[in-house]
Amino acid sequence: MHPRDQTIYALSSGRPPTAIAIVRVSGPLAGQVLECLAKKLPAPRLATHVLLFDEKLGPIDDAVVLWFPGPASATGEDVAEFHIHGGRAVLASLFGALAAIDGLRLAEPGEFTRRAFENGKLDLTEAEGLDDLIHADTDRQRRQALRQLKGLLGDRARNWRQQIIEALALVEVGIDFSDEGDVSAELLAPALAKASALHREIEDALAAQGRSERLRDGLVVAIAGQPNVGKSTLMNQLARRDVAIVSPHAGTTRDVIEVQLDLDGYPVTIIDTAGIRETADPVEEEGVRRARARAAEADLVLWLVDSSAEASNPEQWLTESETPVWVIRNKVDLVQTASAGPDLLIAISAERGDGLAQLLALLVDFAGRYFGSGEAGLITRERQRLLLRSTSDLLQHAAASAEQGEEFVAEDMRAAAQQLGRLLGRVDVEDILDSIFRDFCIGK
Ligand SMILES: Nc1nc2c(c(=O)[nH]1)N(C=O)[C@@H](CNc1ccc(C(=O)N[C@@H](CCC(=O)O)C(=O)O)cc1)CN2
Ligand SMILES: Nc1nc2c(ncn2[C@@H]2O[C@H](COP(=O)(O)OP(=O)(O)OP(=O)(O)O)[C@@H](O)[C@H]2O)c(=O)[nH]1
Ligand SMILES: [Mg+2]
Repeated sequence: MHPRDQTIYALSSGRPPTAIAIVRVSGPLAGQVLECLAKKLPAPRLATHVLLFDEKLGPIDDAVVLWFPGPASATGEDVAEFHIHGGRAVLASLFGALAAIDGLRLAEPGEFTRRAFENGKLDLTEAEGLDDLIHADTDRQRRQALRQLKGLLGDRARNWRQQIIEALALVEVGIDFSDEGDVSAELLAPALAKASALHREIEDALAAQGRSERLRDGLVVAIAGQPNVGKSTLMNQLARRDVAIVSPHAGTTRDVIEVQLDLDGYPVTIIDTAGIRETADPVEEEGVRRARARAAEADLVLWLVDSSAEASNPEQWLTESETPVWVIRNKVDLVQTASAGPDLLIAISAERGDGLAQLLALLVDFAGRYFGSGEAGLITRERQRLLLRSTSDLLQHAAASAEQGEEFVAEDMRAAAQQLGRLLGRVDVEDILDSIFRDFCIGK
């Protein structure tokens, strides 16, 4: 039997133990599995309370089951769902019963979604949106992913592709009438006008794309500075928990420590780094090397200085990079007059909390500019951007090709439509699909 025709099953909910666990089964045997373990097929799409019982194993669990006969199911195949108590032994017992049924096997990561895709329930951009939705940590990421799952990009791309195919049809009819120059020219002109209008539309989408790819990845803010200035103290304040060791001993932090923050819906990773100085200690030296490297790669550096000591100059200590650097004066509680110098952004006390609200507001403001405002995000991945870029370029090229002949125009248009086909997953080689679905969760 081809692996595609096998019936697959997986735990679709979190790591046990959980209050309830959902085990999904998809494929031709899903109905038989239900009949076998729940004694009879429940009414379609209605939650049904049953005792799961296996001939050999005896009772498995007091459960709720659902039956979605295909093709009106999430995968397009027959689907059975077992909502069971999420204990390890309960799961092991149900999995044991499922594994013993001939023709059933565990699903690969993303295999349910892949089947939904192959059965036309989702296009590739929608599948990508689904993966992003599962991994969304913040509200803005969730909204962006949900829009893509609901076909915002896919519908646009389908519409563009349809229009290109219509324009292509005109050119091809023109080619058939090429002995009658007038007719063919009359057909070519509107086709080229359509191509150029579409080119502009896709350019607009590419330009308005803003920072949606960034929203997927998040913003990285590195806290850097000389030893003992209070970097780890600030890190703990921003994280609201003790993630980093704080001590009066200079050179405390060695490894890079990361925390994920939800800053007003923006995904932000804050990293705490080793204090940067010349040192003879090889372990600390490695910490300093990492601190410099991570600060150079970050999207923003918070360079902390100690108010009670002479302020260090970040340029002297950081590796040169494009990363913006904010100089922040810490430990203002130790000095009488906390005058902010020209290049000092704000003064804070990481220990007492002074100025932290102001710093957070500045960070939210920075994130707003970094991610771009509004909900325009149509293109969320490099894959999508590159395919739209080449579609747009081919449409532009079609106009230039008119001088060489209609066949060349048709060729450009055909290639443009094919790029959109790739975007939607209609035209593609197996290994690209493999690489996309491999990153999904098991049970999805
Ligand atoms: N229990 C459970 N909850 C879940 C899912 C699931 O599979 N099971 N989902 C899984 O991802 C998500 C919901 N998505 C779903 C998508 C399509 C269909 C479905 O049955 N579609 C049919 C029928 C049309 C309809 O009425 O929705 C279809 O598309 O033909 C169900 C759930 C989130 N919650
Ligand atoms: N008075 C005062 N002390 C602070 C403040 N912030 C941090 N400290 C103290 O400064 C010392 C160093 O703090 P850390 O947060 O460990 O400094 P660090 O920059 O991470 O140091 P390294 O990891 O060694 O580079 C600790 O004793 C903190 O309690 C502050 O705002 N005011
Ligand atoms: Mg530290």
